[in-house]
Amino acid sequence: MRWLTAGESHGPELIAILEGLPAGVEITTSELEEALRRRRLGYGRGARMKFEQDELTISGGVRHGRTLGSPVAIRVGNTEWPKWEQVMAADPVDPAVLEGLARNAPRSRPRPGHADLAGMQKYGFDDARPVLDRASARETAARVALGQVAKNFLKQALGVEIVSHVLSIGSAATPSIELPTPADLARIDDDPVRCFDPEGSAAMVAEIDKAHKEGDTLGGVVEVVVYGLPPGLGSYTHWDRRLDARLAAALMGIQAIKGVGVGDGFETARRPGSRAHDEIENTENGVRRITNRAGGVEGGMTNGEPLRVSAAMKPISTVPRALATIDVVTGEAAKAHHERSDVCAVPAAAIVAEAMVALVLADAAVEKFGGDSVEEVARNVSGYLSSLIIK
Ligand SMILES: Cc1cc2nc3c(=O)[nH]c(=O)nc-3n(C[C@H](O)[C@H](O)[C@H](O)COP(=O)(O)O)c2cc1C
Ligand SMILES: C=C(O[C@@H]1CC(C(=O)O)=C[C@@H](OP(=O)(O)O)[C@H]1O)C(=O)O
Repeated sequence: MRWLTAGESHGPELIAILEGLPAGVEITTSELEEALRRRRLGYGRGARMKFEQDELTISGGVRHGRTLGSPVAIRVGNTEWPKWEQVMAADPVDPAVLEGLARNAPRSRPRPGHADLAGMQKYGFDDARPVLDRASARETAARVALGQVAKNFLKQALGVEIVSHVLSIGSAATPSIELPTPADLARIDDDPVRCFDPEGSAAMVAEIDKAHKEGDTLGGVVEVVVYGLPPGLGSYTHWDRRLDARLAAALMGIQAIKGVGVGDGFETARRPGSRAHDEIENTENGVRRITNRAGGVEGGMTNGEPLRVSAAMKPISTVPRALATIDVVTGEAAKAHHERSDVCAVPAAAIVAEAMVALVLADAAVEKFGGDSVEEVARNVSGYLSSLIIK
């Protein structure tokens, strides 16, 4: 499977294409709209999330609510485009028209922590606008739309379900060690910070309020949990076939994600082997691990236990109490650009992480089971499971 997105944050639309998905995956515009709505939620997001709307169109690869096996193309239009058209238009606009438009002012004071400065150096711009407009996480709307298609495929062909939640924001963490299940998803979706635990949620909201008051921003850690995966997705045979490597790359590919953990992640490195691994037992329902510290992946392959991956997001780099930088035009010391921005986008990052995990798993499932239709993949999955030597 392959997937691509195009489009700028303040452009007319984002375009997303997913190629290699079997035919017969049921998908509706309203499911995609709901996925995009979930991505816009979360306490601490900026004003833009309230007034801007995603306008969704499926423009290829789906007929009568089912995928055709051809590339799925999705357009996510931006209702704010008319306000940006003169600044962003593909054709040169009369400079006299642009003059006086505040949003046209060159961004010459790069924000530490954003793509601005390195992007200007790399592509030869003296204005950060063209850099920030593509580096922006607005692009993740396109990934979330594709991720929903991948999720539907995983559910319909393999019975797989995906849950995400927030483990911490700033220094506030959930005290819960329970793993959320698909039955908890509606409650997590309703929580302002996607926290499974009410006490943890209140602490995270308070932390965001404090940062907001102090003109500061926050990051945090999210976790994605996947139920129903068969053993054997991914492989130990080569580095780039390892599922954990593929998941890590996909999660690190989300804007502002700076670390990825599989299972108990870095905590595992601090334990002795006797308390780091998951002992194996036979039950009447087949072989299983007594614990799941590995997060459902051993040797770069799923092992049949729930998959658990976490991702650490750095604080938003557009800090209201603006950080020191330079003006690249004058070379003088300056304060970094700041207008509106999110104080914290960790809950939204969890939704994006769900989408990235879904895309990687759908790819690994198509690779393992083959098949050109959902029915064929499902038959192959069932043949594989019933022929397992060790069940
Ligand atoms: C959902 C989401 C929303 C974000 N919102 C903002 C924002 O409002 N302001 C900001 O400066 N960065 C925001 N970021 C982070 C930047 O996109 C990111 O820091 C930037 O692209 C630089 O990439 P890097 O952080 O991976 O180095 C957001 C990231 C995500 C995932
Ligand atoms: C638009 C979205 O997120 C944007 C991501 C983002 C960034 O720098 O990543 C910066 C902000 O945009 P602006 O700088 O225009 O206020 C966020 O609102 C979105 O998620 O749909």
